[in-house]
Amino acid sequence: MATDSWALAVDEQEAAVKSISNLQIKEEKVKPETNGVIKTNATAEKTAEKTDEEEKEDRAAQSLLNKLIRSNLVDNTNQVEVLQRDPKSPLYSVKSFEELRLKPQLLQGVYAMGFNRPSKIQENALPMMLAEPPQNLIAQSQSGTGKTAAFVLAMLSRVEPAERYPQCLCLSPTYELALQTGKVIEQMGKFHPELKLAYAVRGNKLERGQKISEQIVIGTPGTVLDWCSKLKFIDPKKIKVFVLDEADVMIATQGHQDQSIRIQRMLPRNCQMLLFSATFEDSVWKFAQKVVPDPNIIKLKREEETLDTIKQYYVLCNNRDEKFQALCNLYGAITIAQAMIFCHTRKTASWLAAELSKEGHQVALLSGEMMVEQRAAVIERFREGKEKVLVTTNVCARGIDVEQVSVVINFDLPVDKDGNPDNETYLHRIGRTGRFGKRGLAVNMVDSKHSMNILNRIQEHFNKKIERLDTDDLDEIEKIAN
Ligand SMILES: Nc1ncnc2c1ncn2[C@@H]1O[C@H](COP(=O)(O)OP(=O)(O)OP(=O)(O)O)[C@@H](O)[C@H]1O
Repeated sequence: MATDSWALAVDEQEAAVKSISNLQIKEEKVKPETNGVIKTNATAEKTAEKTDEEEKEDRAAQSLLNKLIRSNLVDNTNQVEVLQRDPKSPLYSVKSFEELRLKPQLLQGVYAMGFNRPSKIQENALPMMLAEPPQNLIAQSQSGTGKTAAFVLAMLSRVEPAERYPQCLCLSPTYELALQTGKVIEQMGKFHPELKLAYAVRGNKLERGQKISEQIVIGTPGTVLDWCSKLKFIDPKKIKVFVLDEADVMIATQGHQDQSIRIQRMLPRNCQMLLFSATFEDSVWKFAQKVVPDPNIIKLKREEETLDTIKQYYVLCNNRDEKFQALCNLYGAITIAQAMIFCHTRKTASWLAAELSKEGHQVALLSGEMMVEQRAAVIERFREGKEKVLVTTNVCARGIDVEQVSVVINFDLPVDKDGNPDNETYLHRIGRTGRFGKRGLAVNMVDSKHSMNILNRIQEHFNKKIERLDTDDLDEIEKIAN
């Protein structure tokens, strides 16, 4: 492909971006509450020179990205762990939505969304959330397992549509994430036309002294706190269900933890408190216990990643150009399937994508300077198989699940900020290629004594041999492709 076809491919990617950009609702009025979640072109330019390792990971952006690209439940074969507040009470689980005795309009909404049966976490969480008297819940499971759908269903079944005041309050870490949850509420509640939703996000200015009539309020902690206390748009004493979503993302933002706790303190004792998180590190757990008294606890462990079903190789080179040449030699073999190529910096990723394009290969580039919606569009195209190869950086691709990828190339080995091997990232990048019984292939490019040392330490860490591959030997390449 010549340089202009590279430009054409970029144009095509940008066109795809425009078609999905429906996040602009009320944009003239509402600005994101946290900086840097959606990057403007100006800030993108300023940070373009930074390496991704220098850049702070933005959990809210990752979470939004996952939501934008996801269309299905994430597979998980682990057992759900349930810890009941009262261990003597019977443990209910449901295999169908009918068993929940939902209001007919709500059941209709669930089916209209294409849900046939509850997801794994919903099987246990829904009966608990809908029980009488209401019970509190802390639930943890990875992104995409059905948590949002579950708490939206709980809010919608408890709300009294005829009453015109806020009854359910949901906290989200950012404006964009609030909007995504809002969409689920609107979809699931669409057969309840009298049900209304308000967004408590910065920039959504109401007149002083006004009381809001919407039954469900979803917003970011700072604005919700203002609306409940200083501005008194909401009477917190009338809230029946309080949801704190994405607790792990929430506490990563300064101030959100305190604001959330202050809101929670204003709610009545009998208000149902629900907290959700994709991860459960100590800090999240401590926060959860402060916000949710007497909870039931549900956990669904992440599907384990393993290197057992992966063939791992390394290629010895002397410099970047040799690495590129080796990659070109391998190209035919790796593009039998879909491949992801990881680089250390944005600069290398852009260079590599452009060089591969010059060689006539059609590749997609996923880079940190793109806006979240642009990134989502690139991944979407890759998932659809429009491009077979995705070049990216580590930070940018963290947490992205593209199931059909079975080849991973580490153009640069993953290292942490001190230059030591980043074993966790290595496993996470490569482990996913061999999921669901599939065989995966990983090729590591080594171009110095230092990177050989990193590779050796990775081998030792996992106690798994990484074999040498000679990319000039066609028979060897043939071997890895089969
Ligand atoms: N019971 C179900 N049957 C089929 N699809 C479902 C079901 N529940 C949820 N989904 C779909 O699965 C996807 C993931 O669900 P959901 O967003 O609720 O997960 P989540 O755990 O909240 O993820 P996140 O942590 O990113 O918010 C969505 O596309 C949703 O519409």
